[in-house]
Amino acid sequence: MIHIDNLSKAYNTVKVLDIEQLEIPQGESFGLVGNNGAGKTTLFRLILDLIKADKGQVLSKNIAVHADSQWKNYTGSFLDEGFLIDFLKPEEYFKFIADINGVTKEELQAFYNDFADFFGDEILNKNKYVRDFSKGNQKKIGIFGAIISQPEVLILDEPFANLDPSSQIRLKMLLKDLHQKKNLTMLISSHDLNHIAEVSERIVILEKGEVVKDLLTSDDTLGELEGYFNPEAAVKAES
Ligand SMILES: Nc1ncnc2c1ncn2[C@@H]1O[C@H](COP(=O)(O)OP(=O)(O)OP(=O)(O)O)[C@@H](O)[C@H]1O
Repeated sequence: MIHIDNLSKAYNTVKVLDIEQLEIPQGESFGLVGNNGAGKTTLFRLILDLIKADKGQVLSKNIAVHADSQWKNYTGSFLDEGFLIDFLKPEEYFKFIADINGVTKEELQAFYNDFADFFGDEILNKNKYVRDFSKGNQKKIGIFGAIISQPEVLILDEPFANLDPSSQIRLKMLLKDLHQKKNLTMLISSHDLNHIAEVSERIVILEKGEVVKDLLTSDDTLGELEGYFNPEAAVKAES
């Protein structure tokens, strides 16, 4: 579905991403982890053609994303607040996205019902502009905006960050449900190893822009990730 081919990106001559080959098949829930500055957002930005690669390309359904914008018809994403429209109210923003994607009023209402618990009483009918919501609630608005178009591919950068614990749990359930029912291809980055292990079938660890581990999720994955990011604690636990 998504194929990374010999992709590299540098800023001021410092290489921040360098991936030879990476294939994300259709329907896979793909988790991306790595320390601050590892290159996770850069990879997502390249996949979404928001920045230009120095070398290589990203193919979506075998077509280079920088050469043809077909992928936009089936890809939903939320990386940061830059994806939002500050001067709209959430309902206006959602309707705008629904309209450009041909989503009916009824379909949008059905989505509101699915997301009622996730939104709580915080998002809808608040008569407030997107810019005036808290960081966590802006994140909820962005995630919902990415899903409204009923995409085949969903890309979310740190979706659990800034959410309260109940919302994190609800989001996990929503993502797992979407993945199972709609055979969604999901690319999600996170610093929360528990959450990412729970929602991903496969987890890739990036370090200094390179893939250093590529794991199929199993009962051992969380321990393996914790061991990778905190090797001293893992050794202590064993002794
Ligand atoms: N526009 C830019 N100009 C210069 N350097 C940049 C730019 N964008 C990203 N970088 C650098 O590229 C590297 C990778 O950044 P990136 O945001 O992809 O990391 P990340 O894994 O998403 O980090 P985090 O977990 O902190 O969000 C970092 O060293 C960052 O400073």
